[in-house]
Amino acid sequence: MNITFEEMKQWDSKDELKDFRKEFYINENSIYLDGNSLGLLSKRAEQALLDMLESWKNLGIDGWMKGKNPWFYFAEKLGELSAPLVGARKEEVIVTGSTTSNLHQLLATFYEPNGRRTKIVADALNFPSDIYAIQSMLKLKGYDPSEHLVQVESRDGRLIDEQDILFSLNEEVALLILPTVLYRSGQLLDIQKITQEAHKHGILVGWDGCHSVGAIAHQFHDWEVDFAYWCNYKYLNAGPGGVGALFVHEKHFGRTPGLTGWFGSKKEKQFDMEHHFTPAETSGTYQIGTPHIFSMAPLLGSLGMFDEVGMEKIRKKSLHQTRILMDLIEQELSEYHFVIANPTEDARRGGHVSLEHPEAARICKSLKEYGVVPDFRKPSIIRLAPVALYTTYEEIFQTIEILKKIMKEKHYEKFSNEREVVA
Ligand SMILES: Cc1ncc(COP(=O)(O)O)c(C=O)c1O
Ligand SMILES: Nc1c(O)cccc1C(=O)C[C@H](N)C(=O)O
Repeated sequence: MNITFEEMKQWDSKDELKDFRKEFYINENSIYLDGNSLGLLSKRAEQALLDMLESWKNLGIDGWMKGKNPWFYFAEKLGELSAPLVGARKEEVIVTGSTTSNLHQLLATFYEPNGRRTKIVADALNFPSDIYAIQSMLKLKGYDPSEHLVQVESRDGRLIDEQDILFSLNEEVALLILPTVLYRSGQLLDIQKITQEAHKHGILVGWDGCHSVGAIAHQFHDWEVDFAYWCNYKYLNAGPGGVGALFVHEKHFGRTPGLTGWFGSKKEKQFDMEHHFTPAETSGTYQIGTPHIFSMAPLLGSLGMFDEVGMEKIRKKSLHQTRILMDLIEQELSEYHFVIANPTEDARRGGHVSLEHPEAARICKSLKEYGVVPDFRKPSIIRLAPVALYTTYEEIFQTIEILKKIMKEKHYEKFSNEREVVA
């Protein structure tokens, strides 16, 4: 089996999503494989932002209740449009906050230490911001994180063994917080199974969906996930600092949020300005202050595309593209000591390929000089993310050709093997 450029061209011509690429601002002199960190701008997202500026221009304060998308209901509207991506009821999702601030909110709400049940289990490979949030919540509640945060270790520094997660669950654990897809190795955890097992021990489960929402379909409602939170600026292309989202299962509706603010009020009550908080009866209650309308607007345009395509086709193409990328790595780069760090089975990998190499930091710099945009994660990972809505098969082939040239000519040696400030 030898993968050829001709074959790539054929895949591109047969690609049922190919027209979506035309909707994005693509630099044709560059190959963008960093959509798992910051997705590209689409014309629809741009237009949605311009429309919001128009509302402000023409309506002033009346923009809250008038115009194409009244600001007062915008977070709920975006929540409803996001719900199919994660398999949620429309009231279960709200677009608000950031990944980290939403985790703070959800911990403040769902971490209820009681008797011996005081611990939070997380994994040792999660994104640092999640761990900082857990540590700070434990401290706020008077618990020492070194005792009450249990981090499931990795056996190989890349992956987390699901059995090890399950072994860590017992009657001392109040909450389990995990990423759906690990940000470095791209490992996809079995969300349904882990959630079910945790529930058997009376543990609530929260999922960080940053590296899966928009790349992989979920069924958070049916899987009885207690809560989840994610950003919209990666696979969902809502722009730098784009507002994030959270899911709370409807079985938990009626709880008072740990952190309250007037935008979490029942809509009809909010402007009564009472000093008694009347919570919204949906996930909308987890909002705190005034929504960041201009940082939410691009998501509206972007979600239109996801609605047209559906997650199934996106995941299918993503799996196919990452499979071809892995096959090409094996075919073309076998002599250069790369290790594919992500699990290779479809059911266990996310949307990016994770390539390990001792010279990773400078290989990334070299790729960028040749117009390929990957990213680097310490200590030695190159992440390559083909994005179903805009990456072509030709680009995948060209990336590997460029990488081969860099390795053959040792082009990377002209750079230092250290990360950039923003890697
Ligand atoms: C898995 C994961 N969790 C948390 C974060 C932090 O997100 P934010 O900076 O939007 O709070 C990120 C990305 O930055 C991430 O990838
Ligand atoms: N959130 C980011 C940022 O503000 C600047 C640069 C990158 C990011 C990222 O999203 C990094 C990303 N979460 C990661 O998986 O590493």
